[in-house]
Amino acid sequence: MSKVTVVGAGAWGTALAIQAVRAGHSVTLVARTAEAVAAIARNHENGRLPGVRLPDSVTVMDQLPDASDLLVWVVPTQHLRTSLLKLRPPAGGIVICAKGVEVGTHMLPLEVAGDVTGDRPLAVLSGPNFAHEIAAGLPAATVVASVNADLREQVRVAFGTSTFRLYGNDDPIGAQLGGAAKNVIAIAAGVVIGAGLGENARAALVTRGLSELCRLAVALGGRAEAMTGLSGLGDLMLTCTGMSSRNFSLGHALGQGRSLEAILAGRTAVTEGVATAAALVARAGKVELPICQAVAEFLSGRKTLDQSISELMSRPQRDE
Ligand SMILES: NC(=O)c1ccc[n+]([C@@H]2O[C@H](COP(=O)([O-])OP(=O)(O)OC[C@H]3O[C@@H](n4cnc5c(N)ncnc54)[C@H](O)[C@@H]3O)[C@@H](O)[C@H]2O)c1
Ligand SMILES: O=P(O)(O)OC[C@H](O)CO
Repeated sequence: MSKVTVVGAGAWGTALAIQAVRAGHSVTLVARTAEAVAAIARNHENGRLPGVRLPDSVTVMDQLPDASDLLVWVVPTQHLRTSLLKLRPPAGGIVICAKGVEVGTHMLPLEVAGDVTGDRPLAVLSGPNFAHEIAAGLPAATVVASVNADLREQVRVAFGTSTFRLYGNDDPIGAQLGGAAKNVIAIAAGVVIGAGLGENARAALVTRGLSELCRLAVALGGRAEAMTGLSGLGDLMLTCTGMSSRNFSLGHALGQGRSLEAILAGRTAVTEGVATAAALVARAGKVELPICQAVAEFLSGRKTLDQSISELMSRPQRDE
């Protein structure tokens, strides 16, 4: 049994804490505020993952415990930096679970973590994993990517059970880009379905979106194969097909004509693709990402839906 500390008591952090208990570990869940800690203690559940009882063995607190064997950071991308600066993790490996690109710096999550905490072993956990299904113990698989093989193994032991399989690889850039870009493509897929453009259009969009992911991964030092694995294609399949995805459902509402402001005002859970779209396109530089760019322009209000669709459909035709 090892001491696993999960930082970030959102839906995913709570599900991962439950999964680490299932894997036989001693688990601490770190929430952002004392009020959040008190509410979880009072209700034995986290409002961000309603209907799921948190095991009594999970210690909930608003700061890091004195000792951890593994730190797992499950804070949304745009708050990753401030949370690391606030909690100042001690030396040792960290697993980052955010899926996005930081606004302003255009850094990937592991780059943000390295920037704040210095040279240390880092890993990314990313794959097709809805928090409520993992919390319920339904079968699933994911990717742990790190250039540090010892840390990969530690993460496998921390979370692996007969219902949750972890596949390792040494391509953290590919895994992070897959996780970030699928959120943007999922918004586009939601728009397509919400606007009534049809299943053919969604299939074409997701497939061409996968091409964008492959191009981007190779250009930024990752591998195209990562994009056809769980953290690329796997997560695209999950989030581009149903309303359980916050990114897809946001796109769906946009496609039906609702405003971004109204949609965001009605939700407290993070929808990573919204901030990530423009940051990802900026990070891509000269790499062609027409779908991600169309999403960024549409979200910013610079283009209407009709303009975006017309531009995507009138691009020069070429070999696949
Ligand atoms: N929910 C899922 O099914 C799921 C699955 C895989 C990956 N992810 C990824 O995990 C990350 C977290 O998502 P989530 O679903 O748990 O989010 P959530 O919307 O459920 O909760 C967000 C959490 O972030 C915390 N937070 C907000 N601002 C903060 C700050 N400044 N400092 C510290 N914490 C802050 C909130 O208190 C809350 O606990 C995202 O990058 C998401 O893409 C989510
Ligand atoms: O609900 P979404 O769109 O944030 O997706 C959650 C996870 O990333 C799915 O793997």
